[in-house]
Amino acid sequence: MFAGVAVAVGVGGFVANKVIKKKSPPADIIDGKAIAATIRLEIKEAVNAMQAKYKKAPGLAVVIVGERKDSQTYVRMKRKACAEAGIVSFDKDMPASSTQEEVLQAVKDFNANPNVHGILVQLPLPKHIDEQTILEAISLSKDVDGFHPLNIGALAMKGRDPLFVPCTPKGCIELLDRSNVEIKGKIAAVVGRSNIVGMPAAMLLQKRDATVTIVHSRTPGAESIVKKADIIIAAAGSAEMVKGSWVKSGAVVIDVGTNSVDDATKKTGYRLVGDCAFEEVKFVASKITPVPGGVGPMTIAMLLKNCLEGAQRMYAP
Ligand SMILES: Nc1nc(=O)c2c([nH]1)NC[C@@H]1CN(c3ccc(C(=O)N[C@@H](CCC(=O)O)C(=O)O)cc3)C=[N+]21
Repeated sequence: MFAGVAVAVGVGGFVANKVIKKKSPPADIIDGKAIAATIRLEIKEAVNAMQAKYKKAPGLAVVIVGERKDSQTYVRMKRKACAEAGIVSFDKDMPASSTQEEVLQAVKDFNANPNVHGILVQLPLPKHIDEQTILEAISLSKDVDGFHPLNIGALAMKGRDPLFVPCTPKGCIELLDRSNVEIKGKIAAVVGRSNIVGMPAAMLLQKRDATVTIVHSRTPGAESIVKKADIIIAAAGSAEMVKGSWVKSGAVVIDVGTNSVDDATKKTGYRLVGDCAFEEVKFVASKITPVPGGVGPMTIAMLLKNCLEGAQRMYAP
């Protein structure tokens, strides 16, 4: 955080050694919004090429059950991103009272629809519906979220690759690659062990030859473990949990957190903060992603990419 700079100060022939505490310059900001925009243009070009060659567009089915405001916002963003890239979106909006059978039937219909190349069931589902049952019903070759246990299993196995990698961790790796951060041979810490981010992020880093430690809510001495890392992926879902003191000088920090905290000065009444204390960490890290505008936009770009790749596999295997 502070680089000690020793300078010799001469005062009328008297020389004293004085240490000036100097704050390091702030980290480079990894602009996820801009990188995602570039990727979305690349996808759009590939979609146009597919149209020209096969007279087919990729199709994404987005299933939402219930009226959660945050889920509706995310789903709207996903559908808009599809439209902009030339991906056809198939909308299925179901009431919160839908039965498990009805949701299962919606998935089966999309499995059977040859114009649908990807199926996304927005999570969380209402409590009376078993998420695992629904996710396992999605055809492996249309599992653009990468949440099917067989895709997750392949991700965990050495020498095997899943058909789809979950969008958020895939976006984290893409951010590192496009920011010229070497992964091979590095020490990495992943904070959080969720099925959709922490665990798959750790698997991906390990597949790229990083040495990975997963730190979670029951880890004794989490701070000292994270502090050894060259690359930190913060995905604990806990606002500003990773402090400046947790981060090694020069580390690269990818912040997956999207926590809303009350803020009376905003017209919405809240603001988004990450899992890192950004204002502290930015003076220690060499590169850091902001929240918002970091990993979030990449999640959507990777969803489009997975859908495109699913369609490409179907038409040009
Ligand atoms: N089946 C399924 N797949 C998902 O991928 C999935 C899901 N369910 N459920 C919810 C989470 C959350 N998620 C986000 C997507 C985009 C942003 C995003 O673009 N955030 C913007 C800010 C948006 C805002 O201002 O609210 C940003 O970080 O810049 C965030 C979070 C996908 N999820």
